[in-house]
Amino acid sequence: MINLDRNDLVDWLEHVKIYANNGKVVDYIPALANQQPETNAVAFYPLGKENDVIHAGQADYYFTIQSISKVIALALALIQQGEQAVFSRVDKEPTSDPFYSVAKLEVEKPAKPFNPMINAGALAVTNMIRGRNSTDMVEEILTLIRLMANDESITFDHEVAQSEYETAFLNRALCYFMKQHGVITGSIEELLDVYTKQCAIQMNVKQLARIGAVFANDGKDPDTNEEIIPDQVARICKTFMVTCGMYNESGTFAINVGIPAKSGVSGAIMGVIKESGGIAVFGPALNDKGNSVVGIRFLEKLAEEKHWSIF
Ligand SMILES: NC(=O)CC[C@H](N)C(=O)O
Repeated sequence: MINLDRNDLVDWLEHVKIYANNGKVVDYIPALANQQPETNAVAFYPLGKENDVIHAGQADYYFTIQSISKVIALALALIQQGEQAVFSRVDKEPTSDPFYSVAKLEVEKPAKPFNPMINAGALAVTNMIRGRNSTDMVEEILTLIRLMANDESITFDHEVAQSEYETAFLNRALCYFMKQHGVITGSIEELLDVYTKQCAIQMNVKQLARIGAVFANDGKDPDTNEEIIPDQVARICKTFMVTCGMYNESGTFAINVGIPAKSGVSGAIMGVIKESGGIAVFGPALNDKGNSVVGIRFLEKLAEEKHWSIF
Protein backbone atom coordinates (compact mmCIF):
# COMPACT_ATOMS: atom_id res chain seq x y z
CA MET A 1 0.00 0.00 0.00
CA ILE A 2 1.64 3.23 -1.19
CA ASN A 3 0.87 6.36 0.72
CA LEU A 4 3.64 8.72 -0.24
CA ASP A 5 3.40 11.64 -2.59
CA ARG A 6 5.79 14.10 -4.13
CA ASN A 7 4.99 16.84 -1.62
CA ASP A 8 6.21 14.59 1.19
CA LEU A 9 9.56 14.20 -0.55
CA VAL A 10 9.84 17.92 -1.24
CA ASP A 11 8.95 18.87 2.36
CA TRP A 12 11.25 16.36 4.01
CA LEU A 13 14.18 17.18 1.74
CA GLU A 14 13.69 20.88 2.48
CA HIS A 15 13.61 20.06 6.18
CA VAL A 16 16.85 18.04 6.23
CA LYS A 17 19.02 19.69 3.57
CA ILE A 18 20.65 21.99 6.15
CA TYR A 19 22.40 18.96 7.66
CA ALA A 20 24.78 18.97 4.69
CA ASN A 21 26.69 21.54 6.77
CA ASN A 22 27.51 18.80 9.29
CA GLY A 23 29.27 16.55 6.78
CA LYS A 24 32.28 16.42 4.52
CA VAL A 25 32.60 15.32 0.90
CA VAL A 26 34.82 12.23 0.49
CA ASP A 27 38.38 13.10 -0.47
CA TYR A 28 40.31 9.82 -0.68
CA ILE A 29 39.04 9.28 -4.23
CA PRO A 30 40.38 12.41 -5.96
CA ALA A 31 37.70 12.53 -8.68
CA LEU A 32 34.94 12.63 -6.05
CA ALA A 33 36.47 15.42 -3.99
CA ASN A 34 34.89 18.13 -6.15
CA GLN A 35 31.29 17.02 -5.53
CA GLN A 36 29.20 19.92 -4.22
CA PRO A 37 28.00 19.28 -0.64
CA GLU A 38 24.70 21.12 -1.19
CA THR A 39 23.61 18.88 -4.08
CA ASN A 40 20.65 16.75 -3.02
CA ALA A 41 17.99 14.54 -4.55
CA VAL A 42 15.51 11.86 -3.62
CA ALA A 43 13.27 9.47 -5.56
CA PHE A 44 10.72 6.82 -4.67
CA TYR A 45 9.91 4.07 -7.18
CA PRO A 46 6.63 2.40 -6.24
CA LEU A 47 5.67 -1.16 -7.08
CA GLY A 48 2.99 -1.68 -9.72
CA LYS A 49 3.06 -0.21 -13.20
CA GLU A 50 0.08 2.04 -12.55
CA ASN A 51 2.27 4.12 -10.19
CA ASP A 52 4.97 6.52 -11.38
CA VAL A 53 8.32 7.32 -9.83
CA ILE A 54 8.20 10.50 -7.72
CA HIS A 55 11.17 12.70 -6.89
CA ALA A 56 12.46 15.94 -5.38
CA GLY A 57 15.69 17.91 -5.65
CA GLN A 58 18.20 17.36 -8.46
CA ALA A 59 16.75 14.05 -9.59
CA ASP A 60 18.60 14.08 -12.93
CA TYR A 61 21.99 14.53 -11.30
CA TYR A 62 24.34 11.59 -12.01
CA PHE A 63 26.53 10.21 -9.22
CA THR A 64 28.60 7.04 -8.91
CA ILE A 65 27.04 4.33 -6.77
CA GLN A 66 30.29 3.25 -5.04
CA SER A 67 29.55 0.69 -2.29
CA ILE A 68 25.93 0.28 -3.34
CA SER A 69 27.38 -1.82 -6.15
CA LYS A 70 28.40 -4.36 -3.49
CA VAL A 71 24.79 -5.52 -3.13
CA ILE A 72 24.37 -6.07 -6.86
CA ALA A 73 27.75 -7.81 -7.22
CA LEU A 74 26.72 -10.07 -4.34
CA ALA A 75 23.42 -10.91 -6.02
CA LEU A 76 25.29 -11.74 -9.23
CA ALA A 77 27.89 -13.92 -7.50
CA LEU A 78 25.14 -15.80 -5.65
CA ILE A 79 23.27 -16.39 -8.92
CA GLN A 80 26.41 -17.52 -10.76
CA GLN A 81 28.20 -19.52 -8.06
CA GLY A 82 25.56 -20.44 -5.47
CA GLU A 83 25.40 -19.78 -1.74
CA GLN A 84 27.84 -22.45 -0.69
CA ALA A 85 30.67 -21.26 -2.93
CA VAL A 86 30.17 -17.58 -2.09
CA PHE A 87 30.05 -18.10 1.67
CA SER A 88 33.07 -20.33 1.62
CA ARG A 89 35.05 -17.18 0.82
CA VAL A 90 33.17 -14.46 2.69
CA ASP A 91 31.37 -14.62 6.03
CA LYS A 92 27.92 -13.33 7.07
CA GLU A 93 28.74 -11.35 10.19
CA PRO A 94 28.64 -7.60 10.87
CA THR A 95 31.76 -5.81 12.06
CA SER A 96 32.32 -2.69 14.11
CA ASP A 97 35.34 -1.77 11.96
CA PRO A 98 35.20 0.79 9.15
CA PHE A 99 34.54 -0.51 5.62
CA TYR A 100 38.15 -0.14 4.50
CA SER A 101 39.65 -1.88 7.55
CA VAL A 102 42.27 -4.58 7.24
CA ALA A 103 42.30 -5.43 10.98
CA LYS A 104 39.79 -8.30 11.09
CA LEU A 105 41.46 -10.24 8.30
CA GLU A 106 44.05 -11.34 10.81
CA VAL A 107 41.61 -12.72 13.38
CA GLU A 108 39.54 -15.89 13.54
CA LYS A 109 39.26 -17.60 10.15
CA PRO A 110 42.41 -16.69 8.23
CA ALA A 111 41.73 -13.81 5.84
CA LYS A 112 38.02 -14.61 5.37
CA PRO A 113 36.28 -11.21 5.28
CA PHE A 114 33.46 -10.71 7.78
CA ASN A 115 30.79 -9.81 5.22
CA PRO A 116 30.29 -8.77 1.57
CA MET A 117 29.45 -5.14 2.41
CA ILE A 118 32.94 -4.16 3.61
CA ASN A 119 35.67 -3.66 1.02
CA ALA A 120 37.53 -6.91 1.74
CA GLY A 121 34.33 -8.93 1.39
CA ALA A 122 33.24 -7.05 -1.71
CA LEU A 123 36.61 -7.64 -3.37
CA ALA A 124 36.29 -11.37 -2.63
CA VAL A 125 32.77 -11.36 -4.10
CA THR A 126 33.77 -9.49 -7.28
CA ASN A 127 36.61 -11.99 -7.68
CA MET A 128 33.92 -14.69 -8.09
CA ILE A 129 32.06 -13.03 -10.96
CA ARG A 130 32.20 -14.97 -14.18
CA GLY A 131 34.12 -13.72 -17.19
CA ARG A 132 37.23 -14.38 -19.30
CA ASN A 133 38.63 -10.97 -18.42
CA SER A 134 37.83 -7.76 -16.56
CA THR A 135 35.79 -6.37 -19.49
CA ASP A 136 33.51 -9.42 -19.43
CA MET A 137 33.10 -9.19 -15.65
CA VAL A 138 32.18 -5.50 -15.73
CA GLU A 139 29.72 -6.28 -18.54
CA GLU A 140 28.08 -8.99 -16.36
CA ILE A 141 27.56 -6.48 -13.55
CA LEU A 142 26.30 -3.80 -15.93
CA THR A 143 23.85 -6.23 -17.53
CA LEU A 144 22.21 -6.98 -14.18
CA ILE A 145 22.17 -3.31 -13.14
CA ARG A 146 20.64 -2.24 -16.45
CA LEU A 147 17.93 -4.86 -16.05
CA MET A 148 17.14 -3.76 -12.49
CA ALA A 149 17.13 -0.05 -13.38
CA ASN A 150 15.40 -0.77 -16.71
CA ASP A 151 17.87 1.44 -18.51
CA GLU A 152 20.28 0.16 -21.16
CA SER A 153 22.27 3.38 -21.14
CA ILE A 154 23.74 2.90 -17.66
CA THR A 155 27.54 2.69 -17.65
CA PHE A 156 30.52 3.64 -15.48
CA ASP A 157 32.33 6.98 -15.15
CA HIS A 158 35.81 6.47 -16.62
CA GLU A 159 37.37 9.36 -14.75
CA VAL A 160 36.14 8.21 -11.31
CA ALA A 161 37.13 4.60 -12.04
CA GLN A 162 40.62 5.64 -13.15
CA SER A 163 41.04 8.01 -10.22
CA GLU A 164 40.18 5.29 -7.70
CA TYR A 165 42.27 2.67 -9.52
CA GLU A 166 45.34 4.90 -9.28
CA THR A 167 44.87 5.53 -5.56
CA ALA A 168 43.38 2.24 -4.26
CA PHE A 169 46.39 1.34 -2.10
CA LEU A 170 44.32 0.08 0.83
CA ASN A 171 42.16 -2.05 -1.43
CA ARG A 172 45.35 -3.44 -3.01
CA ALA A 173 46.63 -4.27 0.49
CA LEU A 174 43.39 -6.14 1.27
CA CYS A 175 43.74 -8.08 -1.98
CA TYR A 176 47.35 -9.07 -1.38
CA PHE A 177 46.49 -10.26 2.12
CA MET A 178 43.57 -12.32 0.86
CA LYS A 179 45.53 -13.71 -2.06
CA GLN A 180 48.25 -14.94 0.28
CA HIS A 181 45.56 -16.90 2.15
CA GLY A 182 43.80 -18.22 -0.94
CA VAL A 183 40.58 -16.22 -0.47
CA ILE A 184 41.02 -14.54 -3.84
CA THR A 185 42.70 -15.88 -6.96
CA GLY A 186 44.07 -14.49 -10.21
CA SER A 187 45.36 -11.05 -11.09
CA ILE A 188 44.93 -8.40 -8.40
CA GLU A 189 45.19 -5.58 -10.93
CA GLU A 190 42.44 -7.14 -13.02
CA LEU A 191 40.25 -7.51 -9.92
CA LEU A 192 40.84 -3.86 -8.97
CA ASP A 193 40.01 -2.85 -12.51
CA VAL A 194 36.60 -4.57 -12.20
CA TYR A 195 35.98 -3.36 -8.64
CA THR A 196 36.79 0.29 -9.32
CA LYS A 197 34.60 0.25 -12.43
CA GLN A 198 31.67 -1.35 -10.58
CA CYS A 199 31.99 1.36 -7.89
CA ALA A 200 32.07 4.03 -10.62
CA ILE A 201 28.78 2.95 -12.21
CA GLN A 202 26.76 6.11 -12.64
CA MET A 203 23.07 6.83 -12.28
CA ASN A 204 20.52 9.23 -10.85
CA VAL A 205 18.17 8.75 -7.89
CA LYS A 206 15.27 7.65 -10.10
CA GLN A 207 17.28 4.76 -11.54
CA LEU A 208 18.69 3.83 -8.13
CA ALA A 209 15.21 3.85 -6.59
CA ARG A 210 14.11 1.35 -9.24
CA ILE A 211 16.90 -1.01 -8.19
CA GLY A 212 15.62 -0.69 -4.60
CA ALA A 213 12.12 -1.48 -5.89
CA VAL A 214 13.34 -4.78 -7.38
CA PHE A 215 14.53 -5.80 -3.91
CA ALA A 216 11.26 -4.54 -2.40
CA ASN A 217 9.47 -6.83 -4.86
CA ASP A 218 11.54 -9.86 -3.75
CA GLY A 219 13.75 -9.77 -6.84
CA LYS A 220 11.00 -9.22 -9.40
CA ASP A 221 10.66 -6.33 -11.84
CA PRO A 222 8.51 -3.67 -10.10
CA ASP A 223 6.44 -3.06 -13.25
CA THR A 224 6.11 -6.48 -14.91
CA ASN A 225 6.67 -8.81 -11.92
CA GLU A 226 9.12 -10.87 -13.98
CA GLU A 227 11.93 -12.42 -11.98
CA ILE A 228 15.26 -10.60 -12.24
CA ILE A 229 16.96 -12.24 -9.27
CA PRO A 230 15.67 -15.26 -7.30
CA ASP A 231 13.77 -14.34 -4.13
CA GLN A 232 16.23 -16.25 -1.93
CA VAL A 233 19.10 -14.13 -3.36
CA ALA A 234 17.06 -10.94 -2.82
CA ARG A 235 16.40 -12.05 0.76
CA ILE A 236 20.11 -12.58 1.47
CA CYS A 237 20.98 -9.17 -0.02
CA LYS A 238 18.32 -7.39 2.06
CA THR A 239 19.46 -9.11 5.22
CA PHE A 240 23.02 -7.92 4.63
CA MET A 241 21.64 -4.41 4.02
CA VAL A 242 20.07 -4.49 7.48
CA THR A 243 23.05 -5.96 9.33
CA CYS A 244 25.94 -4.37 7.39
CA GLY A 245 24.60 -1.97 4.73
CA MET A 246 25.42 1.25 6.57
CA TYR A 247 28.88 -0.02 7.60
CA ASN A 248 29.63 0.35 11.32
CA GLU A 249 26.57 2.54 11.74
CA SER A 250 24.14 -0.23 10.76
CA GLY A 251 22.87 -0.83 14.32
CA THR A 252 22.05 2.82 14.93
CA PHE A 253 20.43 3.08 11.51
CA ALA A 254 18.34 -0.06 12.18
CA ILE A 255 17.01 1.50 15.38
CA ASN A 256 16.44 4.99 13.97
CA VAL A 257 15.18 4.04 10.49
CA GLY A 258 14.67 0.27 10.30
CA ILE A 259 14.65 -0.33 6.54
CA PRO A 260 17.19 -2.40 4.57
CA ALA A 261 19.59 0.14 3.05
CA LYS A 262 23.00 0.42 1.42
CA SER A 263 25.15 3.51 1.23
CA GLY A 264 28.13 4.59 -0.84
CA VAL A 265 30.84 7.17 -0.20
CA SER A 266 29.63 9.29 -3.12
CA GLY A 267 26.74 10.19 -0.78
CA ALA A 268 24.02 7.93 -2.14
CA ILE A 269 21.77 5.61 -0.11
CA MET A 270 19.40 3.02 -1.57
CA GLY A 271 16.55 1.85 0.66
CA VAL A 272 14.05 -0.99 0.34
CA ILE A 273 10.49 -0.62 1.55
CA LYS A 274 8.95 -4.06 1.45
CA GLU A 275 5.91 -4.43 -0.78
CA SER A 276 5.91 -0.65 -1.35
CA GLY A 277 8.93 0.38 -3.40
CA GLY A 278 12.51 1.54 -3.54
CA ILE A 279 13.88 4.81 -2.26
CA ALA A 280 17.12 6.56 -3.21
CA VAL A 281 18.61 9.65 -1.57
CA PHE A 282 21.69 11.56 -2.60
CA GLY A 283 23.70 14.17 -0.68
CA PRO A 284 27.51 13.99 -0.88
CA ALA A 285 28.33 15.42 2.58
CA LEU A 286 29.26 12.40 4.73
CA ASN A 287 29.47 11.73 8.44
CA ASP A 288 32.54 10.11 10.01
CA LYS A 289 31.28 6.60 9.16
CA GLY A 290 31.09 7.47 5.45
CA ASN A 291 27.30 7.78 5.24
CA SER A 292 25.39 10.72 3.72
CA VAL A 293 24.20 13.02 6.53
CA VAL A 294 21.28 14.38 4.51
CA GLY A 295 20.45 10.85 3.36
CA ILE A 296 20.29 9.51 6.90
CA ARG A 297 18.25 12.47 8.17
CA PHE A 298 15.86 12.10 5.26
CA LEU A 299 15.33 8.39 5.88
CA GLU A 300 14.86 9.00 9.61
CA LYS A 301 12.15 11.50 8.74
CA LEU A 302 10.49 9.11 6.29
CA ALA A 303 10.53 6.20 8.74
CA GLU A 304 9.13 8.39 11.50
CA GLU A 305 6.35 9.92 9.37
CA LYS A 306 5.31 6.70 7.64
CA HIS A 307 6.10 4.12 10.33
CA TRP A 308 8.08 2.15 7.77
CA SER A 309 10.50 0.48 10.15
CA ILE A 310 10.41 -3.28 9.65
CA PHE A 311 10.94 -3.78 13.37
N1 LIG B 1 32.16 2.92 1.11
C1 LIG B 1 32.30 2.99 -0.17
O1 LIG B 1 31.44 3.46 -0.92
C2 LIG B 1 33.64 2.55 -0.65
C3 LIG B 1 33.72 2.36 -2.13
C4 LIG B 1 35.03 2.80 -2.69
N2 LIG B 1 35.03 2.61 -4.09
C5 LIG B 1 36.18 2.09 -2.00
O2 LIG B 1 36.46 0.99 -2.29
O3 LIG B 1 36.84 2.64 -1.17
